[in-house]
Amino acid sequence: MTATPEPSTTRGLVLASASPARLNLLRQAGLAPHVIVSGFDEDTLDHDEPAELALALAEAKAAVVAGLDEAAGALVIGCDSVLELDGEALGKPADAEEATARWKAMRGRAGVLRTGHCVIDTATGRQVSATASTTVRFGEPTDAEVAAYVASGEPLHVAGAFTLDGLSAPFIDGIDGDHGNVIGLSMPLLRSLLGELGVSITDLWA
Ligand SMILES: Nc1nc2c(ncn2[C@H]2C[C@H](O)[C@@H](COP(=O)(O)OP(=O)(O)OP(=O)(O)O)O2)c(=O)[nH]1
Repeated sequence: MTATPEPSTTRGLVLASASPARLNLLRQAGLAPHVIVSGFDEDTLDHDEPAELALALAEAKAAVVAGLDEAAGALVIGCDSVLELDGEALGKPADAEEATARWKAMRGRAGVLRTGHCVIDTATGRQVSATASTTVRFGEPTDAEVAAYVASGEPLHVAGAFTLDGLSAPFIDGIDGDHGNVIGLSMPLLRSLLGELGVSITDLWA
């Protein structure tokens, strides 16, 4: 007699982000989220404190997707990353000129990468959110190296105009804190937020 299979306990998981970096971080950790891009206009929110801005944007992105029928019953994750330098929240640079100016301002200094995280359990309506922070110590690329990096186009697509795991890796001297948080999503923070919702991250392994 064959045993009746246990009903799957795997909850639906939705990543409310267009970020390939975030999707990769989740997949590398054994999760297989559906991606539903929020399309939220980030210019509609403003907060003096970078950490608060990142949190508010993460909550707004998660809320847009959690309201969609296709996310019904799922756990929805929203994130937003900004680099805090001199008290300013720096997202993606507008153009090559801004990316160049950013690097000339941040090289040889330290900034804080703030990533807001929000998880909404659409089955219960419960929402948890928090911001994780990682100090990033920038190296001192030469003007020629900055020009070559900007010409690659990469800095235009990432918050803070740099990547820890991409072309600008040689220009990052070190970090203090979670590395995934710099890339776009802190897995230890996600585990903690899911725990607040009564969900073990291991139950979400694909
Ligand atoms: N691979 C990589 N990507 C990074 C790094 N730092 C920032 N990023 C990327 C991750 C996100 O795609 C982007 C941060 O911008 P946002 O938080 O606004 O997310 P994005 O606009 O990409 O998508 P979303 O608004 O969530 O749909 O920058 C890094 O060190 N490595």
